[in-house]
Amino acid sequence: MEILKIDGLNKRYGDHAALTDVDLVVPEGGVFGLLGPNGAGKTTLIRIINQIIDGDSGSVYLKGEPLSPRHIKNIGYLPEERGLYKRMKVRDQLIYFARLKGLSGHEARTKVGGWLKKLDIQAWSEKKIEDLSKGMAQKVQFIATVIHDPEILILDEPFSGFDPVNAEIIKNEMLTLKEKGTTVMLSTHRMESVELLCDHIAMINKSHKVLDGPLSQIKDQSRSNVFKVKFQGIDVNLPDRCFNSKIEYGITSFDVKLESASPNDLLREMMGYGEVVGFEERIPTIEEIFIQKVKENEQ
Ligand SMILES: Nc1ncnc2c1ncn2[C@@H]1O[C@H](COP(=O)(O)OP(=O)(O)OP(=O)(O)O)[C@@H](O)[C@H]1O
Repeated sequence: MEILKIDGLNKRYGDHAALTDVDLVVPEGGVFGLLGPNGAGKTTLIRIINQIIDGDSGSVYLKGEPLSPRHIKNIGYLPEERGLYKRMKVRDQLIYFARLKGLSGHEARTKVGGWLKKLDIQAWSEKKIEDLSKGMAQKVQFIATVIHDPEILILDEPFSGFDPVNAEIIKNEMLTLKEKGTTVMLSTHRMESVELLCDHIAMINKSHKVLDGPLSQIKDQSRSNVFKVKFQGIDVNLPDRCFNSKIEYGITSFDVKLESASPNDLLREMMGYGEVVGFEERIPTIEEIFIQKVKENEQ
């Protein structure tokens, strides 16, 4: 079942197309990565889903229903540009946001207390936002995003501004919410996070969707039968069809295409050239797939 469905979405800013005929299906549960270079149209799409701006044409459905203001409580949105009231105290502010999302006073106080404890910022609850460090304020904003238990959580660059320890805390909270059934839509330029966290990805480039599918399927389709081979020593006579050769720490490594041989045949052939200390298929990283897609669109 899908939680979000987008049909033929278009948005222009004057002469500039920010989204062109974008279709997208976000499956329920799991982490959905929304990727694309700067200016591709990701934030525009996220803002339309959050009903901050309208599309020019096309439709958005949440759990099969045309998107409407009553769906705002189903969504939690952490924008890239964070927005908190600087003069307001942490706890008061979180209770205020929780009430805005429809929680009763009692529910709001209980949930806010629980989250402050969970993210270890209880000691800061009576401080004003302007007195917090950037990372601390980010944690408060994260709590404000999830306080109403949204069914879909949209996170725009959620790890920026966090040190590695706090980024890990936020990542783990995100994964816990996913385990509980929350659908997470993650927009980020950090490809290693995409690789680690996403079950499904879509990529937008110059307002068009250029890639969409389960991460494992996309990676599988991008396999090019290239193997990375490593030899002990630095004076290995490589066959001509080897490329990307490198020498590091007394090890020679290079890539070679499988062509019609089987991996075993290739390995046997390579053993004829010297002492093989590494042999593995080179599966493109999401970063490589991303760069390739952007280049294809430039041609
Ligand atoms: N309010 C606006 N008025 C005019 N142009 C806009 C407006 N908002 C966005 N744009 C333009 O629309 C395009 C898409 O912008 P958008 O912010 O959606 O990209 P993005 O993929 O989120 O980029 P980034 O990764 O840099 O955040 C860009 O060329 C941007 O300059």
